[in-house]
Amino acid sequence: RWPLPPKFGVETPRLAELSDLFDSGLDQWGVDIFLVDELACHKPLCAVVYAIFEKRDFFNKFHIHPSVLVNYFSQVEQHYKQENPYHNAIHAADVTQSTHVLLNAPSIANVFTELEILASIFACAIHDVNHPGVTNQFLINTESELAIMYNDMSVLENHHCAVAFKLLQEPSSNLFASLDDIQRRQLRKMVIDMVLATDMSKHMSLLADLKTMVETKKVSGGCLLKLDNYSEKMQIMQNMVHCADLSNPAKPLPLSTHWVTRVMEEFFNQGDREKALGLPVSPMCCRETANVEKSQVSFIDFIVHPLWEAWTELVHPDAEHILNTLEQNRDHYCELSAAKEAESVKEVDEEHLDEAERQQSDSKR
Ligand SMILES: COc1ccc(C2=NN(C(C)C)C(=O)[C@@H]3CC=CC[C@H]23)cc1C#CC(=O)NCc1ccccc1
Ligand SMILES: [Mg+2]
Ligand SMILES: [Zn+2]
Repeated sequence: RWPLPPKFGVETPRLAELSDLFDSGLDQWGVDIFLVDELACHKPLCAVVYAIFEKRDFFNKFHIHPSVLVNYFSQVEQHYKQENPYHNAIHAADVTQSTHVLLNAPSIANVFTELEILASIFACAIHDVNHPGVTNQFLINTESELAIMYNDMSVLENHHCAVAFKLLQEPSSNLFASLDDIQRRQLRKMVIDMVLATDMSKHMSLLADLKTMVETKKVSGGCLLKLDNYSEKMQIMQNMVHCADLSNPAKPLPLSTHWVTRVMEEFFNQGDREKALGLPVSPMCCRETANVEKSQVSFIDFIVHPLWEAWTELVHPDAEHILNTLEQNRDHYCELSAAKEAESVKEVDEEHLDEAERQQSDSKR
């Protein structure tokens, strides 16, 4: 009924390079998502989702016409604010591609149905859509329209879901038109459950559940996941997407440092706005005082490493290389932070020396 859209849904003069990059990198942990953004003429999300749907044969399995996919994800991509240094379509493409790789772990092969895999990929692609570039706390503190709309509860994450499903109602974008009502209702519930679980305030309870599951897995003789009920399966899917959302520090160092620069820029912009509004500046959001390397080490030690340690145990031995990269990167930031510390101590010492010399010369006069 519709003409075929351009390959990967993007008009680009560098299609051959993009195609090659997907051939070698789509299934790899650490593909250069910033290069994808460049080759795809700044439509990385459309390109990545199209490539994954093709690789997983979703067009045939769910009777989705490529142009409907392109119509829908072009809309979604446009609703990611490209002026956000961090929460933009590149981050969405990154989380989607990362989850695509995590789903390929041999130890969870045959655990998820095709519909569950579709729901996971879709949830990642839309999980931050229309992000305003500030935290839930900022929206709550400023009594923003969104916070009022969602009564301060997972404000951003509710908004991302609502925007994504609203865009689905456009007839030319109806991705799931060929699913039956039961499947469509199941998919909608799974996507909402996963996206709401990306709210960092859910992190500790999500991790606790994952650890419990790892413990029981050990007890049941290591055979992974005879998962028969929805809530156990959903816990795994929520943690998988959450891992992908927190995967920046576990990627090859150049990618990891690029993401730190971007997220700190977004935090600092928020800090600037808080200062301008006379609000207390959130921790890590103050340009003047933030020690980026030190806070990345604490982010890894308190949040990212505990999660990836649990995930690595759950899918043992498939994620060992990811945990190793995370630990190497952590040590790198630690060294940087120590060097910076030493540098600033040296400066202080020199200042003290200068001061002492000044006083000495004064006392001679
Ligand atoms: C690539 O680095 C990052 C990537 C992402 C985030 C995110 N933080 N949070 C919360 C934890 C503030 C979010 O809710 C964001 C939205 C959802 C998931 C995680 C997001 C923080 C950093 C960082 C950092 C960093 O170096 N110091 C700042 C920092 C240090 C310790 C603890 C938090 C932040
Ligand atoms: Mg989010
Ligand atoms: Zn995210």
